[in-house]
Amino acid sequence: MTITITAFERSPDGGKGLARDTRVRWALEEVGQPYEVRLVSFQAMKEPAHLTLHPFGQIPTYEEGELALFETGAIVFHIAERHAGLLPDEANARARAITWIFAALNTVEPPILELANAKLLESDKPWSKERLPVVADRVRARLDQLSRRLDDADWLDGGFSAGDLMMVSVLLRLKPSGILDEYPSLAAYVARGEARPAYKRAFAAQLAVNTNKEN
Ligand SMILES: N[C@@H](CCC(=O)N[C@@H](CSCc1ccc([N+](=O)[O-])cc1)C(=O)NCC(=O)O)C(=O)O
Repeated sequence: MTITITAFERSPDGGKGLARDTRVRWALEEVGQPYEVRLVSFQAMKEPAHLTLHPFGQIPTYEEGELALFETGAIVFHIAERHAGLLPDEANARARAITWIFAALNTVEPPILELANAKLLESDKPWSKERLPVVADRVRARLDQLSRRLDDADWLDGGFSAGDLMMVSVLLRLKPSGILDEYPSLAAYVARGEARPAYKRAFAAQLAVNTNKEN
């Protein structure tokens, strides 16, 4: 059955891979599943047709026959469960890889999003200068812990998994801040993810959407 995902008609970052459809594209490329993309405008995302798919009016969504999903964690897990290549076969290793999906989204991503939003939405507030370093240090605290756990390994737990795909995707959001470069082992970990042929195909596909728009 055809897989269809939704993505920004025009991504605010100009297609630099920060929009979350990139994670789903990456997962589909890793397991070799072809997919279609329905591009949606900011306005269309808030209209009934899309809200039926995504109650919060966001992208990405995932459709396959009767199934419609939202939330990149759920979509990546669904893909990883049904196609080989993103989760180990051994039960305990599989459970640990799934743990890292949740850790990426629930523990590492929140302070990173708080920093991004603080910069984007609070820079004009009188208390912004005082608050920003506090928020940035919360990110550093998590990166300290993560880099200690990763140590000199290539991936978080054995071979590359959906847990690494999600963790690298979350850390990529930090690149513009420069904080990732303070942790060379994590910067190298992210670079290993970006060097994967599947990631390159996913990145190029979402960039092409935005590049074509500018032509
Ligand atoms: N928890 C959801 C979050 C989905 C989400 O945040 N979607 C964003 C796009 S990816 C987040 C994003 C957007 C833009 C950039 N950028 O740098 O341009 C980076 C990330 C969205 O639809 N935003 C529009 C809205 O909420 O109205 C998930 O993981 O799927």
